[in-house]
Amino acid sequence: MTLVDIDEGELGRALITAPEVGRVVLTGSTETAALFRGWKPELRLLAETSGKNSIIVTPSADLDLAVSDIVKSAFGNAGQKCSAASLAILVGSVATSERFRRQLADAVTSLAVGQPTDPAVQMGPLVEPPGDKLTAGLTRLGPGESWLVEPRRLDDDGRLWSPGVRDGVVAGSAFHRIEYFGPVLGLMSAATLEEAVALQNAVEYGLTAGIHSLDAGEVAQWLDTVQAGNLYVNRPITGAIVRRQPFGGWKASSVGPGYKAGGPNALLAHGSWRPVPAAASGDLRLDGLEARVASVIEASQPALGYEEFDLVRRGALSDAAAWAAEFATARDVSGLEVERNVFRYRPADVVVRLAEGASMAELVRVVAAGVLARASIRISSSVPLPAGLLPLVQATDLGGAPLLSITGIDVEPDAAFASRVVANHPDRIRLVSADPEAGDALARATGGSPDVAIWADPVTAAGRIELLPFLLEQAVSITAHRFGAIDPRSRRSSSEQRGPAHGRAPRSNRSRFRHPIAPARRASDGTVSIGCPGGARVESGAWPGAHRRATSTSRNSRSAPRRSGPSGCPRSCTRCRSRRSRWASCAAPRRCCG
Ligand SMILES: NC(=O)c1ccc[n+]([C@@H]2O[C@H](COP(=O)([O-])OP(=O)(O)OC[C@H]3O[C@@H](n4cnc5c(N)ncnc54)[C@H](O)[C@@H]3O)[C@@H](O)[C@H]2O)c1
Ligand SMILES: N[C@@H](CCC=O)C(=O)O
Repeated sequence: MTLVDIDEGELGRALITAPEVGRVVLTGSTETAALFRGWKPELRLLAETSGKNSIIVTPSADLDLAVSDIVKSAFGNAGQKCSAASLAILVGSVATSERFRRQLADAVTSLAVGQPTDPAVQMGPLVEPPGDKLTAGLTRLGPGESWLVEPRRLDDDGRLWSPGVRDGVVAGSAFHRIEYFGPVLGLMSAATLEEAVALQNAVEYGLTAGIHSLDAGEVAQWLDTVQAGNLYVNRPITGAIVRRQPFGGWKASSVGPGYKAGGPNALLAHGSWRPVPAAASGDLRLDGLEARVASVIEASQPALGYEEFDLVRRGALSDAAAWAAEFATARDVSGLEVERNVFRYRPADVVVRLAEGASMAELVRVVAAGVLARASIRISSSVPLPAGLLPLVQATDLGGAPLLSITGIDVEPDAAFASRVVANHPDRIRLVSADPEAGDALARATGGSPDVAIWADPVTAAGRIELLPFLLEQAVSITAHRFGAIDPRSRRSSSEQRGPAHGRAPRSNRSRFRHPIAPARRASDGTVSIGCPGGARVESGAWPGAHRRATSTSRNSRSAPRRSGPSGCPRSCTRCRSRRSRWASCAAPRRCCG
């Protein structure tokens, strides 16, 4: 390792775009990630980027603790931390509580601000004088806002500011959406927890998120619905520790594969993979596979030769082993008594593409992995898929839920696919192609969009590798004590640890398509269970992850769900009237057409 301290100008650009540089690791703003990709669209960029992080406070919270944790989260490091709280979302009676506001204002104005050479100082200066954006955040109110505590400039060069709190931040406003990266906090109001989560999720980022509530049911509801990489319950939302709370965000808070720093997959982002030939096994049985996965393979069998079938089968068996060993179980490797720190996986939205000239067997192998992960999958294929797959896509289980989480199939040439990627910017693409340059070409077609993560390595039989594109990583940290005494409400529940390895393996006829681990829920004893990739979430309509309405190019009209417009959000876009399918800003309608 060599440390080179160079200018950000021409030298920086030359280093980042140099052909000898295989990957760039960035911790910085989303804008900087876009700048780097603008220079070199195919740049392999592993970036941890910006956040617009908030803490929800419900009426069942310990308000004293909530105020203390909000102040620590918002003003530690003068708010110049990617994980810092920028918003507090006050639910129900907290939103109108004079006591809460008085206490918050008191705590903020009591902070000792000054140079860090003074040991009494609690909040130091900014790293540099604020630019236009932060100046606006510190000085200009938006419509409906007022200062609960107005920030003041305390020195001549503009680096030292007292902390500020703006009240009345409204949904969709600049302060709701934009990261200012400085010592200023905004207060928002919500009638219900559901509305508060919608406000929390309505931003384009998904780095850290917090809740203060002593109601285990509320915490369970929040854990199931909040969209961020690092979740914090009844504690500050900054200060992640490597391994204990592996760090990294969702949505625009990360660029690239999104494996968390300090997590079990961090090193995998720095490698690449190729399949090695293996002898065919001589065994055709699909025993031990989940019924949904086995049904995909069986339905595809007529289109596969013996060796191709064997590849798919071996891959699916490897997936099952990797699932049991790594992905199915939410884990707390730190095992602290006073804080639960659970690392878990959640299903992602992925477009799987079979490029012209690529292997159908490899597509089936990849789709089998995605189905196991219960990812929301949209398939785009250059050739028609095996006929047996099409009815499966529309099939339901005994409870009437979709059997597979495949939201649609499009048959289209490479050029049409590339055009749709450019138009729709899906979050994740698993590209199956015989051309080793195809991933770079697709990245160039998007102009290097940081919104799109492309997995284009050759398809392997290894489940530990092939399941990754279909899963999001999440770290959950829950304070498990009250004033030093262990809090039974946050006790570890047995279902957290349960998985295929614990006797509930999802074997064909036994699980009947039911996932072995349920999403977070409150048990009768008041404990909160935290699940792994949970029940099927099938959205018909837009491409998974597509932020805009998908254009229909499917020639497979019998199998593809109707694409009359995304559904899922009860509110419509204020401009184009269409409904957003995900990251939906239900309480805060956002423009999705601009
Ligand atoms: N997600 C995370 O883990 C994380 C952690 C810390 C900060 N951040 C984010 O970073 C931002 C603030 O930090 P910052 O001011 O250091 O971010 P920045 O994006 O301005 O800079 C990040 C890095 O990129 C380099 N850089 C920027 N422009 C460059 C250029 N033209 N050529 C070469 N190098 C260039 C900088 O020197 C710095 O090392 C915030 O958005 C914050 O949320 C994210
Ligand atoms: N580990 C830090 C975030 C990393 C970037 O600043 C935290 O959790 O506050």
